[in-house]
Amino acid sequence: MEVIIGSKNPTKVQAVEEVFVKHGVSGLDALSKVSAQPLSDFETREGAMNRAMQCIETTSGDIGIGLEGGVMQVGDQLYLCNWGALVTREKEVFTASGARILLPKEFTNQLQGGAELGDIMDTYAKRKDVRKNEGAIGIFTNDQISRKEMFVHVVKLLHGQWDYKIKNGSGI
Ligand SMILES: O=P(O)(O)OP(=O)(O)OP(=O)(O)OC[C@H]1O[C@@H](n2cnc3c(O)ncnc32)[C@H](O)[C@@H]1O
Ligand SMILES: [Mg+2]
Repeated sequence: MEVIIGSKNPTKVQAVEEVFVKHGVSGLDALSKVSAQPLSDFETREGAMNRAMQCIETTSGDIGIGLEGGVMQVGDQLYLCNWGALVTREKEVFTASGARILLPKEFTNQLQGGAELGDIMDTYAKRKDVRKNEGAIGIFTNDQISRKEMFVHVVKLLHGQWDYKIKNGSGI
């Protein structure tokens, strides 16, 4: 079985490889068709679903996976959010979201003005390519949870729902 992940970001590709151990995994530069920096749960989930759908529609893979990072508001506070989608060849769609963490208040204006969290994080942490390494979640948890680990959890939620459906013929 071939699994296509709609990104070449190593944190996303490695997370899928770690969960779909018995399958072939390849990365595809899929379009999210939402803004580079999604600003709500709705938009972030949409990006994940679009990427997963494109993986199925443009390759011969058996499973398409989309993982998308974004931010969302709770009251006047901004949280990092991440969504995943798994689409089968029969176009069944499974979705799940990942752990959230509060972002500094000072990020709000920049994000709402169109800046990408990845760039903001590089300046903030004085590091390069935070998005491809520990991620914002790694920085703000003092390296307790990396971006890859957070995505592993999301991919397990997707894999588990798909597995349940196969074994039981019903599910979500
Ligand atoms: O190549 P792709 O798959 O697009 O990988 P990406 O790092 O750009 O990741 P997303 O498009 O899913 O994320 C949307 C934006 O949010 C940023 N982002 C999301 N989570 C992040 C994190 O944990 N650390 C740093 N940046 C993050 C990311 O860099 C983008 O600017
Ligand atoms: Mg991106």
